[in-house]
Amino acid sequence: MTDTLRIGGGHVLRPDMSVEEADVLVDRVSGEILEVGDVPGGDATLDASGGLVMPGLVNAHTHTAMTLLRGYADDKPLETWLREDIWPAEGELTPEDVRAGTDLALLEMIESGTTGFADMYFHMPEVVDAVDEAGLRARIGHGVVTVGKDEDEARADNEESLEVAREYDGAAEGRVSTAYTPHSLTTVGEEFLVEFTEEARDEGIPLHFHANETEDEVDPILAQEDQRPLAYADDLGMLTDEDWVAHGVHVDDTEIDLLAERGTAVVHCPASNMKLASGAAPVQDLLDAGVTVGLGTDGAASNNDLDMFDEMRDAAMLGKLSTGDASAVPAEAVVEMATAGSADALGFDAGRIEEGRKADLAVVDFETARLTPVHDYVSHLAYAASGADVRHTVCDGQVLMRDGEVQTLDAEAVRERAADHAERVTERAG
Ligand SMILES: CSC[C@H]1O[C@@H](n2cnc3c(O)ncnc32)[C@H](O)[C@@H]1O
Ligand SMILES: [Zn+2]
Repeated sequence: MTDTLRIGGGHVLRPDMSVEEADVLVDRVSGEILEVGDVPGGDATLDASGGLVMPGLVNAHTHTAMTLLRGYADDKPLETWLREDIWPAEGELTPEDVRAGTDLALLEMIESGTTGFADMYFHMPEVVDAVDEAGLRARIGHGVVTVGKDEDEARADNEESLEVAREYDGAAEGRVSTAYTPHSLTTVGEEFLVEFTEEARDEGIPLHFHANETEDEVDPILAQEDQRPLAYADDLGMLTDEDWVAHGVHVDDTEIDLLAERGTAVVHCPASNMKLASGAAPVQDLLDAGVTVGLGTDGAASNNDLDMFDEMRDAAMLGKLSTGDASAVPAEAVVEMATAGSADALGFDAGRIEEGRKADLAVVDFETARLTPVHDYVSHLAYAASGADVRHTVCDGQVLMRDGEVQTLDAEAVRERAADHAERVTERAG
């Protein structure tokens, strides 16, 4: 027996970036798209008139509970920001804080049409519970840092990452999947990267890590290993077509070719890269080389929001500015990066509106001043729309937001609790 949801009366964005007048019929039991076209009926309906049904946005690199640190420390470069402000504050985070910050992040995501994300953080059981209740799709990992830790602590951190990956893969009725997530090539010791990557491989667990984000991260690897960072990562077995790296700002042509050969995806985080003055990733070169490129916000403390519409616009603008080529990173490319590219990077069977795919969808209301007139829907998604234009959000066939009202979270309570936890964390951090 099927139990269907019809999202009808609007336009639909298809995988080839064409737009047609159509309805989308969803099976609420399997969570899959049944049909796209002129579809009558449906056991339940969502009104898409005056709107565009698009794949739900996928934020392929973030640290969700960093919403608690939004605006806590700004206007510093990465290394200084992490060491002076962020890591001391994170040292104070309790599981309850992480739950409150994650709930706030998930609320912001649902409100702005994001249906899936990747999270690298701590206290992951709380994150899994939050994802389960909010109804989103996520690939999660316990982030590992071994610098400054003794051998036993460092080993325990890596073991926790693998344990989390084993325990929670398939949680939340299959909406949660996992990864082994060493923070970066410079913050986790080589002996641990080798040992735990091999264990992850044996168990089919993919890898996600920050790579080539700043020159300060590239230079020590060049000096110590006489190798580019991604060649070094490849020698450690860290680049396969299941894995995805965040940033890839300072990659040279040999590294771009290596990523393409290995099938490893790169998640571009333009707002974070601009705010921390890390640099501009060679996104058009990555795309031209055939690398899968996704899009991510990074944490809310270096962005400072989780709005993937902002991220699309930033990606397109930065792609042009950094190359001096206005045709670089066009609208279609950034919309594809934020949907199919990110979904492919994370191994989600989503990101495209076609029969049989997961019904992870957003309906954008085009009947607003900033989206009038409509010469080109895709142009508006990339350059003019905002998360505030999202009318409905659907994940796995379930309605998470209807007419701007989030159904799975009590928005006011989530905001109040997060503000309260944020205040207490920053007080403790001093
Ligand atoms: C070990 S959990 C993840 C860890 O990453 C930190 N982080 C946040 N933003 C960035 C970034 O842009 N580059 C590197 N690390 C980042 C976060 O604060 C957590 O400590
Ligand atoms: Zn990050």
